[in-house]
Amino acid sequence: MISSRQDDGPPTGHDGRYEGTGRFLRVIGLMSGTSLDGVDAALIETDGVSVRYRGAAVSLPYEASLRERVYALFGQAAAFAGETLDALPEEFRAVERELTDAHVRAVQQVLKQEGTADLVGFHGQTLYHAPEKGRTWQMGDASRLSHLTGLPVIHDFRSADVAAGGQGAPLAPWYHAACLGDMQGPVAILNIGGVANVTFVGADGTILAGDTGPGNALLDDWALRHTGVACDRNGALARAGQVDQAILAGLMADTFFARPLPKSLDRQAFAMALERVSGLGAEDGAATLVAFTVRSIAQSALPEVPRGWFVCGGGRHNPSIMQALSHALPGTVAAVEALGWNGDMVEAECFAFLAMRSLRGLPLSSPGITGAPGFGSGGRLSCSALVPSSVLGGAFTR
Ligand SMILES: Nc1ncnc2c1ncn2[C@@H]1O[C@H](COP(=O)(O)OP(=O)(O)OP(=O)(O)O)[C@@H](O)[C@H]1O
Ligand SMILES: CC(=O)N[C@H]1[C@@H]2OC[C@@H](O2)[C@@H](O)[C@@H]1O[C@H](C)C(=O)O
Repeated sequence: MISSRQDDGPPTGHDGRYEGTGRFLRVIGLMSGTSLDGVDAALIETDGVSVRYRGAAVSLPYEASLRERVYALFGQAAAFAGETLDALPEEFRAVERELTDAHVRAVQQVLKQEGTADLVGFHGQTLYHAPEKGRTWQMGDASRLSHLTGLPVIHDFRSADVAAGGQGAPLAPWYHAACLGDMQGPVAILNIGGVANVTFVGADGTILAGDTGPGNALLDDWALRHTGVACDRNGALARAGQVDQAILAGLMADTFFARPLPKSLDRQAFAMALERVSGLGAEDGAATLVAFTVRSIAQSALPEVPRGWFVCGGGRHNPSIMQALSHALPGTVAAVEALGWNGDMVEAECFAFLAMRSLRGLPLSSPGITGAPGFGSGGRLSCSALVPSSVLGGAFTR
């Protein structure tokens, strides 16, 4: 378990070597996930291998109008993936500015509580993810963020992995594994955000990871359509409904579920599920979408049966999802708070951790996590501010 400050002995890297340097930076991680609910920001002190301090954390919800504008870009994103900022239609550039400024406000709020930081890890808003086409797009203007916060920014965490033949996602397993420390496997960490992903750590420490299928995104879209609120708050709709087993079986027949881990998904990959349930009432549709999320997690082929499943991300706040998971999975199912983690901030903390790994050239890619053919680093540095050499000096030492 990692607590606020700790010294649990030397953490090890992917190949078992100690990679820590004792040079810890104060890094703010920023995550705006596929749920489109807003920006999470968290400061940690890390050397990219372990965490010695967890500080302020804030969540800034998106305005409904920004959420709608980002949503509208999903449909057009494929056509513009890979274009430079200048070549994008004005609406993309305007949304990018607004998104970036929401992230600037999140950094400022953390700085107000923490006083100082050295570095920012900026995930950006995923608009499009198609590793098989060599494309993944996290929208956000790192140079503007750096200029407006006065901090160096690491961004574009996924492209190098995709270019190397990996899935570009998930990346959180690096952080999950670091936080699990010496905890004996087999154990699984489940993140239920817009999309759901699993990190499996075996009895021998082997890490295997991947996206399992939809998380909350379909349910959010369904709830918005039926109730005007973009979330089935506390699972109320799903609890009152019946699962349509025929529709569920049809959804589970998709070839994605037969593929082994590692694998990854675009948020909109299963948007057709909303059409499949469109003839159902609000409650039955919600129950069927919850069952889709849970069945796809239960069917993700892991090499051993985990003795515990620990859940982070917004899905753990939905009792309909958590109850269905407890029925469907062997072993204990609990929120990651049982491990002493903050389940709402794991991803924001993760992108602070990965920013430090990137700065140090440590791997973000691995065969078991992203399906890349080897281990490689990733992320890009954008620095529109003058910063002390104690922060970036190491990055430029030859
Ligand atoms: N009380 C609640 N009841 C039901 N669902 C909830 C509740 N609180 C949060 N959620 C769900 O959690 C979602 C937000 O989860 P989270 O912040 O983990 O998503 P994210 O960071 O966008 O995801 P991703 O992991 O895909 O990047 C909301 O959209 C909603 O579906
Ligand atoms: C392309 C992309 O943004 N993927 C996200 C998404 O949200 C959950 C799941 O799909 C995961 O693969 C990933 O995010 C987390 C933070 C990850 O990389 O581990």
